[in-house]
Amino acid sequence: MTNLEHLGIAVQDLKAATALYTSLLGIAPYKQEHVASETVDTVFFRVGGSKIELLAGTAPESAITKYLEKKGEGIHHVAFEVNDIRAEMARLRAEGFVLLNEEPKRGADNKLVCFVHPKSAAGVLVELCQEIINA
Ligand SMILES: CC[C@H](C(=O)O)C(=O)SCCNC(=O)CCNC(=O)[C@H](O)C(C)(C)COP(=O)(O)OP(=O)(O)OC[C@H]1O[C@@H](n2cnc3c(N)ncnc32)[C@H](O)[C@@H]1OP(=O)(O)O
Ligand SMILES: [Co+2]
Repeated sequence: MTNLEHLGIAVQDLKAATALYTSLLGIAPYKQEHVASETVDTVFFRVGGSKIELLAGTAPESAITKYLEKKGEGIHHVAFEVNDIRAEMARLRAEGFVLLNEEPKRGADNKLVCFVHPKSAAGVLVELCQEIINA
């Protein structure tokens, strides 16, 4: 794991939360992106070497929609950058962590991602992110 890639925050109203975090951070977001595979809309802010990812669900089956129904708005996950996501997944499996993905999948912000079950990580949903280098 090379650095804290982003902090994922689940929000009910993405437009309102984007205005709030623009005011809070004093900077504008650098991108908004829909991730169909996760049925989420995301907004990203750069904060130093890390990012804030605001997430809103776009369907009832969205993990974010379900999370909001149960827990309300707040920190949803922490994401770490890795150089080789498949090697990290193998290492974590060997160490007994429960992964939520058989294979990495395409996430937001040009990344390959996977998730570690919160039960394996002291109650924190952990995401691994590897930059997709376009050949
Ligand atoms: C990929 C695009 C983007 C990116 O950055 O690239 C994203 O980050 S997308 C983010 C949204 N997608 C995901 O979160 C995918 C992975 N998540 C899941 O597979 C589920 O949400 C899962 C398995 C974490 C929870 O599933 P579900 O809600 O159906 O199960 P439960 O509600 O029964 O939860 C089981 C257990 O886990 C606790 N829980 C659930 N969510 C979280 C969380 N975000 N952080 C910490 N703990 C969480 C929940 O409270 C249950 O615990 P219990 O003690 O039994 O109450
Ligand atoms: Co994320």
